[in-house]
Amino acid sequence: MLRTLASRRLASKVRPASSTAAEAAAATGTLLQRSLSTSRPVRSGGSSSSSNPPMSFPCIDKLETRQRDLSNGPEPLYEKVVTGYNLFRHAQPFVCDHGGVLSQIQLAYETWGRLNKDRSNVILIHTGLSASSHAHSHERNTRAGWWEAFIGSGKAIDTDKFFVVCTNVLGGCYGSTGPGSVDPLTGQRYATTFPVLTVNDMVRAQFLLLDHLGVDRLYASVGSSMGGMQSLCAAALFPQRVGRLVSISACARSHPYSIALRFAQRQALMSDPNFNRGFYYDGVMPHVGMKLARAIATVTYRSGPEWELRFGRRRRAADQPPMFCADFLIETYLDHQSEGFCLQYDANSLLYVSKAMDMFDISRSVTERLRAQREEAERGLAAKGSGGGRTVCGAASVCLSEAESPESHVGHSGVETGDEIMADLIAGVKDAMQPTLVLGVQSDILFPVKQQKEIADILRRAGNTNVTYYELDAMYGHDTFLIDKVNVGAAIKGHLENV
Ligand SMILES: CC(=O)SCCNC(=O)CCNC(=O)[C@H](O)C(C)(C)COP(=O)(O)OP(=O)(O)OC[C@H]1O[C@@H](n2cnc3c(N)ncnc32)[C@H](O)[C@@H]1OP(=O)(O)O
Ligand SMILES: N[C@@H](CCO)C(=O)O
Repeated sequence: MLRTLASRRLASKVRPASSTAAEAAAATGTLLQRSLSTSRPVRSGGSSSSSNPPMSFPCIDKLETRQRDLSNGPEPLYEKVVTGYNLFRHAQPFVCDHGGVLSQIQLAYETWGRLNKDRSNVILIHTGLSASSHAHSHERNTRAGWWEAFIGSGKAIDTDKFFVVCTNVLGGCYGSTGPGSVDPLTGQRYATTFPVLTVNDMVRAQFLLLDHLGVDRLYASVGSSMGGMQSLCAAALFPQRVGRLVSISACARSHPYSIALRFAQRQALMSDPNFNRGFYYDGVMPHVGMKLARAIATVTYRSGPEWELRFGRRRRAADQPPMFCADFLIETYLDHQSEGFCLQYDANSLLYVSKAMDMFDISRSVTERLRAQREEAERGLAAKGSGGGRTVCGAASVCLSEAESPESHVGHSGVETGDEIMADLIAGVKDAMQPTLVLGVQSDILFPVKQQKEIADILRRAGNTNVTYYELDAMYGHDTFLIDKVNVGAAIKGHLENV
């Protein structure tokens, strides 16, 4: 009888909460052993006349036996990962920067602490790529949130003082409108008919929520990774509505290196035959592609020095012959992290959100170009005379000719000098005069400290005299903001309470 993939995943997670790396590896090893004991005969490449016995491939055996009984319906398990959030519904068309239209949107959000009388104590937390609105536990969802240690009474983001709001981003898969949502016009999930999104779009959606909550001005906008991009964007787009800015391990524009790393992830994901150009919701999800994508991503989220200390060159089973499947502890770790992720997040959200990160550039010319595209699409929508239109202007090239596009020169080597790029970036943040904390981590290869310095630099050169730049010598790489509550937490608390 076929077992569901979900139940297999649950089984694989049964291990003590305090398991060490070695224990975890041993558990993974047990899985592999189990696979080995049921492994199939060699299908090709080996015969009785071979010089040597064939290699064993327990990881391939595992993939080959991974089938799913769909009799209980489609399998987007990610929809059940997060519960207990509030929903904000915006029943008007939402026109995206690249011209696509969502006829209505909803945002999942959660709150902690108390809103004060004049609504001046609101902190908006922006998430990284894959997080939900569940930053901290509460009565309706008692599971620890992704920033559990950072939020609470007396913590870095002190709920005795502040009313804290966190949303799942537009394009996400944990309650907010995203590619897995049903398009009201068709009654089908959007899949890849979902419009291309920008970080600006995500932020504009969040400010609609703030309008709904009656919050005119944030005490602070706080974000890490993509959330840092959003935070910077909020301060630049809505300068009068943001009191303080915290940007952690983010950037003012995505670097080619991080774009390359995300491109590799998307390629791995889209190569999965189950991906089916994004129309997989009624069938088997592209688990294998997602798993590979997350393995690549995990390499970019942590650091070599950390792994040297944690895992060194230790192997799962030192007395066994080498194999191509997970063998070293670092490999079983990557396998574990990516296995855990592949059913907990929607593949299409990964594509849309990571693309929005790639496209992020706070330069004035880019922001103006996006605004022009959006306004063009809004005019098209108004001309249609109804809120039901879907894609007025699906791609930038359709809306504006190359010659009209202020961004068209960016990235064409030799056309723009470094000084011009800087001037454009500085112009992009010219209104962001809020007291600002920019925090970077020296071991971060995805958003290196050079990019953190760039954020601080453009803000200062734009005239912001209250920019604190803080560089952490932590070993956890990009994900330090999720782990190092002592140092990251202290920097945030200091900025929120002492400036
Ligand atoms: C806010 C945002 O932007 S994203 C939201 C948060 N992100 C996530 O939850 C994504 C997945 N999780 C992670 O990336 C990490 O767990 C973090 C960053 C949240 C925390 O990092 P750490 O505390 O260092 O945990 P670590 O990376 O060691 O992961 C622990 C897991 O790896 C397992 N593990 C550790 N070493 C090994 C190994 N050698 N082999 C196999 N498994 C291993 C542990 O058993 C544990 O498993 P479990 O989570 O199933 O209990
Ligand atoms: N590891 C985090 C940060 C990525 O930018 C995530 O998965 O969202």
